[in-house]
Amino acid sequence: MTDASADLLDRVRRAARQEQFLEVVSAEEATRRFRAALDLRPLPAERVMLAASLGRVVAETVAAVSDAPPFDRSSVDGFALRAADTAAASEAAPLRLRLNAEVLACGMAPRIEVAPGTATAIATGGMIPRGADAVAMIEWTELDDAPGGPALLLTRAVAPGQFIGFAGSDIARGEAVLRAGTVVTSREIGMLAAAGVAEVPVVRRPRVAVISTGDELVPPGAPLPPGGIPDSNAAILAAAIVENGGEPVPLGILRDDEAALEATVRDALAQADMVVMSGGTSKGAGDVSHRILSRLGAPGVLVHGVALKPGKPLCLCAVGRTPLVVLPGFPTSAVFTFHEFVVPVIRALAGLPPREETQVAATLAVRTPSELGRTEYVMVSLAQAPEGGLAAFPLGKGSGSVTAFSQADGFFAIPALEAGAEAGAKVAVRLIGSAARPPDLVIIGSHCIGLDVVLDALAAQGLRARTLAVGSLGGLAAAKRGDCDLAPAHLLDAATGRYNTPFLAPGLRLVPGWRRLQGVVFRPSDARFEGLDGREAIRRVAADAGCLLVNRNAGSGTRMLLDGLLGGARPAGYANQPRSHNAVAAAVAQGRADWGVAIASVARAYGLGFLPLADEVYDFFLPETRAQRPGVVAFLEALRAQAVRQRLEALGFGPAE
Ligand SMILES: Nc1nc2c(c(=O)[nH]1)N[C@H]1C(S)=C(S)[C@@H](COP(=O)(O)OP(=O)(O)OC[C@H]3O[C@@H](n4cnc5c(N)ncnc54)[C@H](O)[C@@H]3O)O[C@H]1N2
Ligand code: MOO
Repeated sequence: MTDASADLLDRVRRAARQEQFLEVVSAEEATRRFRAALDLRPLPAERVMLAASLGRVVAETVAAVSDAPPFDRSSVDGFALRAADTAAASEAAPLRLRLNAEVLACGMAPRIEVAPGTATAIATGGMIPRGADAVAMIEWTELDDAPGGPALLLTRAVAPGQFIGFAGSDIARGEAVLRAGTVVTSREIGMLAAAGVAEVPVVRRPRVAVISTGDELVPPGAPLPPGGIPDSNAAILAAAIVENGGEPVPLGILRDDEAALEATVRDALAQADMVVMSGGTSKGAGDVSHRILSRLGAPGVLVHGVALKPGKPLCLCAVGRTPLVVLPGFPTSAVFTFHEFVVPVIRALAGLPPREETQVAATLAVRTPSELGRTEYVMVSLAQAPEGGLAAFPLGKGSGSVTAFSQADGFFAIPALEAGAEAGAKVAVRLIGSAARPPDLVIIGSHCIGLDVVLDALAAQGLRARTLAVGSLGGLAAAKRGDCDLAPAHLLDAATGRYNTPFLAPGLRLVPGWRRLQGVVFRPSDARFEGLDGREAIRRVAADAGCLLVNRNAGSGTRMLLDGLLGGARPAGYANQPRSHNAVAAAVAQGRADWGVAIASVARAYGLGFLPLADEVYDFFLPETRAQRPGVVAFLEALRAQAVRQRLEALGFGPAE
């Protein structure tokens, strides 16, 4: 073996994932072991200023420092007097009371006692003077400037205590205003302020160190080198830590360097109440982070490998009583296991109750296969089902997706011993976040960036649409089942050369959309395409084994167009079949393929050369039963709106005929 090939083999061995999980356990067993190793009592209290207590958890009973109100005060504008004087007062025989020589505005301390037969003018909120035991409203009186000095004529009897708010009647000094465990909102802050509390004892927020590992990761927004991936895990974890009462301590991205990783993890353990890492956990016992974990201190690794999907490679550890978790790198797996296993611990340390969970019943729209031996959690979108109730559509994006968890309304479980769930099955969907409101419009079919223009216009009216990109044929099938409101499609019928209309079925109508230009895309520097017409280019490069195609998935309109043009030829790269125009453009732009077919607007966005092939028609199948729904009516209006049409044209989408 040459040195070079020995080196290559060595590198492959090191990079290879050897499935060396300690022992794959159930989610329940993982939770049990993790909790047993930890101290889950709320962290000790700290005192914060009133304004800083918003969102914090009260650590111990807070007692009122002062009464509210702090003194007896008038609740009307009028006159403080002695009720006993007024018993005989009436409209017919008004009672004359001498006015004392002060007017009690708010914030004034009274100087003159209200003696029998006298009254003192007082404002709402004014302090009740000594001697007075009631207040008469100004409306019941008339002033009388008699020779004996200013007097008051009162036309009604007043009851003792009338219109007086007594000291401590709202909050009594020493009374408990808040108890431990209360989350401080603006309402609690108002009470504390009234009770004279300037500082609040709150549970210290658990500090959670966040570390991402992976040579490919770059901070969000930084330029992406070839193979680079934005570190989205650290961002979503930090925000979720805040949402659950913790304080994130971001420690950045670490490369696969054992010494540096160990130093950072030790530093994290020293300054945080908990450490959350992501990435590199499925590589097993030979992996860097795993080797480090085993020497940080007892009890060490508690669980490595959980029988669930997403999340199998999850690793739960404790160093002393400090939890340390290594989440799978895949974003959906990372955030899902974070919410299942880590959030309850953060909330317990933060003194927060477990999150409330809402479950709704739904009907599964399509058959969903799953892996035997692992409980599989399927992320779904919910929509109104045609027969009433809710329909659940699996997002079908897999553990590597960054959007599946963020865009799902919820998820349901397929038990470990089942190989899938059938279409029509009743499933219990656990809702994520507050996405309980079903969308106003469900669109299933082919995706086009032009669609975003129409949906933007709907969003401006407060209407929410849910789109699932499953290709033109998948959308047509959903429309026939009545599972969606609209199914965008660009289906070419080879026999007639016409788009979409030949595919109409009973119960469906076709709404004209727009035209878009499909063409061959290639790198502008590639001379093999220079000066050719689209069809001519396909004939030539299809026969060139060195010119790699990136195809499209079966069922997509673009694939049908290309297959028609290829007339049975199978050029090199034919088996590479991504699901979108963007994936085709990215493969060509990055040199993983040399040509493909995509729409002009996408070619332009990727700076690719473009040879027009067909001016295709992108329309919408609409089930008649859905035509009157307000979301559909609004969509059809938006589609015709002048402003929408102008934006579509600016993007290169022409009017439908
Ligand atoms: N042969 C096997 N391959 C894989 C197995 C297996 O058992 N045998 N397990 C699979 C499962 S399940 C999962 S989940 C993933 C998890 O792998 P790792 O935890 O080792 O994660 P990485 O390999 O480091 O990364 C996976 C993937 O996620 C991206 N990533 C990582 N960190 C971040 C981040 N902070 N932000 C955004 N994206 C991140 C990374 O670039 C990779 O694409 O392994 C399967 N494979
Ligand atoms: O368990 Mo992994 O999280 O399936 O993708």
